Amino acid sequence: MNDVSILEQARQKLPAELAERLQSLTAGKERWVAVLDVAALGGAERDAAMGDVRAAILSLAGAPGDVQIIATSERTAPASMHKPVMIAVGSGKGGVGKSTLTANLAVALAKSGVSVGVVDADIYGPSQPMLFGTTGEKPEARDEKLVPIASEHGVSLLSMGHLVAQGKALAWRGPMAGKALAQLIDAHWDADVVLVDLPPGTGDVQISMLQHFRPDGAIIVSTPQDLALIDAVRAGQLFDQGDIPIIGLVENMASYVCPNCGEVSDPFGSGGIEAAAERLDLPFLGRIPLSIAIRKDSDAGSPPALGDTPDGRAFAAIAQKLAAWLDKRG
Ligand SMILES: Nc1ncnc2c1ncn2[C@@H]1O[C@H](COP(=O)(O)OP(=O)(O)OP(=O)(O)O)[C@@H](O)[C@H]1O
Repeated sequence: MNDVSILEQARQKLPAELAERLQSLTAGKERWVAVLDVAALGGAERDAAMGDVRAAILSLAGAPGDVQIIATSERTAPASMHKPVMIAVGSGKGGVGKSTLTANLAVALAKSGVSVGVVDADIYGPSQPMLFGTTGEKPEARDEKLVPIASEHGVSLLSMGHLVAQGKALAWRGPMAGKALAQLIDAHWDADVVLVDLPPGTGDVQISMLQHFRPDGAIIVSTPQDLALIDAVRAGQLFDQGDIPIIGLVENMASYVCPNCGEVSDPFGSGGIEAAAERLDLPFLGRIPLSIAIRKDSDAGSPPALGDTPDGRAFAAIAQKLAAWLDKRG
């Protein structure tokens, strides 16, 4: 069954006003994801609309046991008119959790009703397809532009990993990487916000990419280790050079809570990024714990931000600060 036919079937089960509000319905492996326009509905009306849509979808033949309804408060403009707010997520060095943060911030924002896309610009190790469970899928092109892939977590996605085989782009120089990134950015985005997972570091490739796509803001992630911290500060200078507003710093792999005894320890130290933010007069957006569940869920293509767990809530808290920044920007 294709996505158009399930969308039509679901609409037929709904009153016309509600059918019109149901914007998309995507069949994922484990669950279906619906996007519902709730503009101008009060709290109770909105809950009732979401309940009716959920019931209609679950009554369809072939529906899974679970359906996620994403409420958006704006009717989606045609792709050609749409210019999403672009936010870069960078880090001074690799392996600090930049991709994990990008994916989970996107999911947490989508859960709160924002329509979100992710561009995976990390040519050294594109990991968003794995994080979103879309490995091996290829984006289609329309009018010579790519159409982002809809993941089953309510976030659409384009990755360097969709354009080149793993490891092939490693030798790219800055301008080539910038050109490839332009294809991912200048695509048929149907989202209000697009988070861009940059390659780690502060070299030529990153500078060229930033010059090409001029993000509206940047988030820098680091672990509390001193070395990573120094690198994160350097990444901050990279954005400063390009005059790109820094939305704030995030500390990843902070305190570890032992899943057996509950004891809290700080294997990489703690609080360093918050102190650095204060020193640099930058906002501190929050910390994500070092958690085995984050790694396991990420490897399994099920972003932890989907769940109402301490890990999920840590991502949601940072997403709220990002949403506040977006609101302020207007
Ligand atoms: N808070 C965390 N707790 C436990 N594991 C984590 C956490 N954050 C990230 N990881 C794990 O650390 C590894 C590196 O994370 P990730 O790929 O997000 O880093 P990155 O900075 O994007 O790396 P790269 O530079 O290679 O792209 C992954 O296996 C990921 O699952």
